[in-house]
Amino acid sequence: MNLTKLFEAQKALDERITKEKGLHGQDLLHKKILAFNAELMECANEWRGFKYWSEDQEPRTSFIHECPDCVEGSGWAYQNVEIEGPEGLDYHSVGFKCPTCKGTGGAGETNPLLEEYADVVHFALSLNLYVWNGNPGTVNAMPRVFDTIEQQFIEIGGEAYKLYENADVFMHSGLLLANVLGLGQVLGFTEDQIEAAYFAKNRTNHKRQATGY
Ligand SMILES: O=c1ccn([C@H]2C[C@H](O)[C@@H](COP(=O)(O)OP(=O)(O)OP(=O)(O)O)O2)c(=O)[nH]1
Repeated sequence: MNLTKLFEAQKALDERITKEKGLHGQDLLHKKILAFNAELMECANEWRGFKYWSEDQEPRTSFIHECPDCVEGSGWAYQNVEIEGPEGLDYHSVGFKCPTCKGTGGAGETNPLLEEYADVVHFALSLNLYVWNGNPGTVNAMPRVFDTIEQQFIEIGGEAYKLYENADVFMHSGLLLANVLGLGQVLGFTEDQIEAAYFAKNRTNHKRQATGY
């Protein structure tokens, strides 16, 4: 994985957010750790494999979006038309194949697990940059994998807690990133998938800043 490219993109995004939200000089460590943990747990929730009480432990890797322009994803849209009849003007609702989705009812597929993982990668990089004072200190991080996916999530949280404790933050920020890369691997994502999802969300994050999110 070309972490240098990802770090550059993350640095540009973080600097933009800091500037546009007027955060320069503020201590953001606790907020970033909490944001990281929140995204990590959202990712765990989409993975679902720890939900031993449920019949449904399948990862959420596919979500078909409903077309916004047709009725309940049916592929049909309706238009009111005026028809001149024997008793004057009459109004009818006329159905036609939805032009937006061409009658399929769908508006594309996304991968919720991968999208949440891309948010985890964002905050892992962001935390690294923060700890290393804006320098991408751990570009050589390699995926670190634990015995089970449950452990993988817990170990990642453990590294975030080390940053909160201010315990050897240079080492633990690197381990946090290594564990996050390992998570991508054990969730079954390829490097190409991860990079593509990261840059797609990075663009969305820039757009959100531009539109006053
Ligand atoms: O300093 C920052 C702050 C945020 N982000 C990114 C990480 C993540 O990709 C996104 C925040 O997560 P999300 O998109 O889930 O935002 P939210 O506000 O939690 O979403 P929602 O409004 O859906 O709850 O912003 C950064 O990269 N650097």
